Amino acid sequence: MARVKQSEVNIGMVGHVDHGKTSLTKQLTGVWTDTHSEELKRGISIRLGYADCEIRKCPKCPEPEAYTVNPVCPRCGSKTRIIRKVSFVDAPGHETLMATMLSGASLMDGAILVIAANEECPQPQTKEHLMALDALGIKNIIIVQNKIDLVDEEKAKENYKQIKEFVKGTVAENAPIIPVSAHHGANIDVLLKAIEDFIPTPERDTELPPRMYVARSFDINKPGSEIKDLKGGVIGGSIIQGVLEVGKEIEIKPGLKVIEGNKTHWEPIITKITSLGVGGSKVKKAYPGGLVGVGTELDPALTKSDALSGSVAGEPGTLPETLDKITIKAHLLERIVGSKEELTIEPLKSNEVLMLNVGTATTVGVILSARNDIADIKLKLPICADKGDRVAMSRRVGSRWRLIGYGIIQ
Ligand SMILES: Nc1nc2c(ncn2[C@@H]2O[C@H](COP(=O)(O)OP(=O)(O)OP(=O)(O)O)[C@@H](O)[C@H]2O)c(=O)[nH]1
Repeated sequence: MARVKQSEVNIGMVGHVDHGKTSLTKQLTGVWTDTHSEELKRGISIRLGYADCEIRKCPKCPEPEAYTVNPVCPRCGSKTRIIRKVSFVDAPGHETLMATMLSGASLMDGAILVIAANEECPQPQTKEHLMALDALGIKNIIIVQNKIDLVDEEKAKENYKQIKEFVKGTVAENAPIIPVSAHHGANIDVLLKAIEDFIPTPERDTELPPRMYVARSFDINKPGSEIKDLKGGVIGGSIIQGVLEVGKEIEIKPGLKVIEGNKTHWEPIITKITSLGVGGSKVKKAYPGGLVGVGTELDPALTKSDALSGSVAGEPGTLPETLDKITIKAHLLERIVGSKEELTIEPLKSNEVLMLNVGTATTVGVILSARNDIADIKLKLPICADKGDRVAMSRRVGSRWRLIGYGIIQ
């Protein structure tokens, strides 16, 4: 089996609906990430999409023109050399899909915030996504001022000023702002250079026991699925530490719900890795970064329809505990930012219901008690998480879940 170069880093594509995340991903990778029939019909992204890109450099052209995704330099025809392979995680921008955006954010090492130049800035999910990056501790951010082809110079400058004003005092205050036309492929070289300069590959400890956040799970390999030619029940996601290897056992938690009389508990699943896929090729070992598909000995009925998404997989005996109750130290935002009218965020209250995102898991919890910034929460679906992990918290406002801040598991 040939050693396939794997993506080293996951870069989120975030921003308001229709600002051009999927178009920009396509421009950088050649992959249109909206592939499910419902997504094509509605013209919006619903699930997380992954797409790989090789950042390349021409040995002859000056910077930034030297940066390209093509094996041959479009300017001088020289053979380009690969600098880094990166994966884009395309998150949905629609306000009803914040849970998916938040599960995606847990996989991101950095992010591109896409803002359309032909609309007032900020739009509701431009703000909510930036708050989510902040809440989840994602600091390496690039701002793309997209659809630059649709505005004149004056409008572009005005929009630039609005962006600058909007990011003042946020985690993106010093982020570069790059004008781009995803549609026409304009300024992509400058963006690629910015990715190299501002979103470095995080240091990974491959000696640690392997651990993966499961983002998807499948029963069959549909044509067009990201995970090809793997057998058995397949799980897909990103490795956050260590190395997965064909032939080794893995444990998946929380696992299966077991009902005995009127009591229920969750039993971890143990299985064997039968195959591994990265970037459309089969490999013997898989490393952190990019989408990794794991073929297992599991009955595909167990992995059908994303049944195991939100789980944690890794070396048996090394995973965190499965928790059905957590205590968190809460950090609340000042205002709810995802809707047109911005509401002040009231303190957490006993008996209130929150949506919680931890890693790729989404669950609902009822607050048992809240005193100052500490809250005890009973979870409807358990999670596999460690002390110190971040939990994104959303509160129901009208008919939507709105991000209100984050908590740290105590
Ligand atoms: N003129 C112009 N149109 C663009 C550009 N980028 C995207 N569009 C158009 O804007 C619309 C939305 O683009 P998408 O890429 O689907 O937007 P998105 O942000 O991925 O949308 P969601 O994933 O559903 O949130 C499409 O009609 C694109 O063709 C651009 O640079 N210029």
